Amino acid sequence: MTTAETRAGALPDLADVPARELQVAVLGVGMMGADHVARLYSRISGAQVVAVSDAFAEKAEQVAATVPGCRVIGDPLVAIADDDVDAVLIATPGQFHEEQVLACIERGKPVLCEKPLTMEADSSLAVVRAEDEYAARTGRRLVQVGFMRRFDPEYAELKALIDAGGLGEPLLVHCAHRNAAVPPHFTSEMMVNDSVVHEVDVARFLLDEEIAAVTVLRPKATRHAVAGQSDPLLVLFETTSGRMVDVECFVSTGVGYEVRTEVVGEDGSAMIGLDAGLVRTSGGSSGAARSTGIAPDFRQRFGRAYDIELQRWVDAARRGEVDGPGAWDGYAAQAVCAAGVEALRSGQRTEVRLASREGTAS
Ligand SMILES: NC(=O)c1ccc[n+]([C@@H]2O[C@H](COP(=O)([O-])OP(=O)(O)OC[C@H]3O[C@@H](n4cnc5c(N)ncnc54)[C@H](O)[C@@H]3O)[C@@H](O)[C@H]2O)c1
Ligand SMILES: O[C@H]1[C@H](O)[C@@H](O)[C@H](O)[C@@H](O)[C@H]1O
Repeated sequence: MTTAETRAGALPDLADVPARELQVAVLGVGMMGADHVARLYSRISGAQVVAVSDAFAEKAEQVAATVPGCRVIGDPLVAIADDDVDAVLIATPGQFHEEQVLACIERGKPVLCEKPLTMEADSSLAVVRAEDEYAARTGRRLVQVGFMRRFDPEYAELKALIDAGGLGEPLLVHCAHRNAAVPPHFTSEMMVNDSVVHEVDVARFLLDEEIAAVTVLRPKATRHAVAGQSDPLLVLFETTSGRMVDVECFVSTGVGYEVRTEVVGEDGSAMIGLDAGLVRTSGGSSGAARSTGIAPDFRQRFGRAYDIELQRWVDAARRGEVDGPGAWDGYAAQAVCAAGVEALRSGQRTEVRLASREGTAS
């Protein structure tokens, strides 16, 4: 397919892609983007980083220099449109995701977008609808959202245990999300949108149902909290069938990156995140926790999850498929976070407003 045909609105044929390695452009090469470039270059097969784009040209040059044959393209939209780019990984700040993901859909290019899909539920829904429209024409989906925990071996094991009925009906989920520290601009709203959003996806993934309401409590704040921030927060999700998920979100612990999830079912419970593998207590037996080593941040704790996430994204994109959380998952998470921010401000239990999923298969 020529550039002219693509610009004229014809759709690129992804069936052409598998013959060669997936040519990837990475947009935003700060902490996550640079990490993903290194990962794609050194640990992921079937892909090549052919272009990077960053608002800071110097940073883009530095990162491009680490990958043979990688070009810097100043304008991210030009990178998306480039004929040599088959697929796009977006690791720019969240406020740029909407425009960049929509441009990928318009060009028919598979995209892995770091969370959040977009900054508001409405704009995430617009992405869902744009992808639906593309899928109706082509039979293909394009959007994956960077909820990497679904690829973490411990979360995958926990999900498999639940799905196999190993805990009976899951009734409760307890989550802890602790960061050592956050930058000074990190507000309580950002704790919901940037941090709790991972627990929203975990809850939806493990329980396989939507979240219907959110309540946010503000316990006494740590003296280490960023000025004006309520840290920690306690967040409660209620699912549509009445199951409950509590989340401790504490982003200035000074300790390290601690992410724990415990699922309590009718016939047992299981916990992950102790650096001891999955610890299961059911039928009177309890796994013994080894002494724990706490990761400093998400790049260590979820390094393996990012590897698996990217390898599966590359493999699926080469087949013209999406094999991970899609646009709907990104939208649903934003809708819950919007209710969460409302609940944080009002102190009231807040219902989640979710659009109809009709016609959306992702
Ligand atoms: N999945 C995870 O665990 C995880 C962890 C951290 C961050 N994230 C997400 O990854 C994304 C990036 O976060 P980060 O921590 O790497 O941020 P960062 O600030 O370190 O990097 C962002 C980069 O994007 C560049 N940039 C800004 N505007 C741009 C634009 N319009 N076009 C191109 N480049 C632009 C900046 O210069 C910077 O280099 C965010 O969406 C964040 O929520 C996900
Ligand atoms: O953007 C980051 C990232 O998503 C991490 O995974 C999370 O633990 C942090 O709290 C958040 O600030």
